[in-house]
Amino acid sequence: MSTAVETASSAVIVAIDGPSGTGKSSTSKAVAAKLGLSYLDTGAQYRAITWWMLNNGIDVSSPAEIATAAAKPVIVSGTDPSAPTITVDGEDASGPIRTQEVTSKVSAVSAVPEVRTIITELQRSIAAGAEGGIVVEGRDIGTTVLPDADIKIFLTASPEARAARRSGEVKGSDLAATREALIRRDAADSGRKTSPLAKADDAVEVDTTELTLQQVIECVVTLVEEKRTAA
Ligand SMILES: Nc1ncnc2c1ncn2[C@@H]1O[C@H](COP(=O)(O)OP(=O)(O)O)[C@@H](O)[C@H]1O
Ligand SMILES: Nc1ccn([C@H]2C[C@H](O)[C@@H](COP(=O)(O)OP(=O)(O)O)O2)c(=O)n1
Repeated sequence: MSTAVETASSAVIVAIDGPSGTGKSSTSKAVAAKLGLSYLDTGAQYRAITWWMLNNGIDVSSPAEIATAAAKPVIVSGTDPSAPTITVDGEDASGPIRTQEVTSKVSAVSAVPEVRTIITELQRSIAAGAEGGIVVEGRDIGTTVLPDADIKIFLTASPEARAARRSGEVKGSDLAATREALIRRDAADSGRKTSPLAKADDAVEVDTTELTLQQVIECVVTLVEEKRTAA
């Protein structure tokens, strides 16, 4: 499988990775909007395939069943950072992919190599088609999907900060339970054999624990602009 993604020479490719709640989605959307780039949420694609499996009677505790079904759903991602979209077989999946049921199953589905091969190819073709450049966020973008990205950022934050951010989004959620679920998902995503959650050797690590979202956005915009000026 070729990993090289050819885009127009002026097109910048930004890879933003990190665990849940570090600010990948909010930062990536804002940076893309500010710099006029496209935006791709790869976690939404893994959530979408998981949602399809759950809706279609696939036993998600069986890697073999998941592998056999992996090529069936048609997943389409819209890459406008001000209105990102995701459909599965033509149906809007943006709401249902955020349910607790999908969140609790997505690590198991995304660990299956056949799923990763299909979704990785889709991600590379979207990046290659983004003529003005793109910000791609996920877990393995800098290491596996786009190893030649112009800029790689790895966002981190303490589990406490991440759990507080996540539970702030859901009214009445239990902070301790959210923290435990995050830590479990981190372990599954970092521990899988095929392209685990990991910082690329050449990624810039940004610890967002003590930073506001605005500060993180400014930091990433500066890094991208410095890179563009140097190129
Ligand atoms: N630096 C930050 N400080 C405070 N809250 C933040 C920060 N970054 C993101 N958030 C908030 O935390 C939540 C999770 O952020 P999100 O961008 O979805 O993270 P990720 O994509 O890494 O899971 C969102 O509600 C977001 O507004
Ligand atoms: N590039 C990626 C992106 C996400 N995944 C998997 C692992 C993650 O736990 C799930 C969901 O990712 P998502 O970014 O939506 O998760 P959060 O919203 O940050 O909680 O998908 C992956 O394996 N590889």
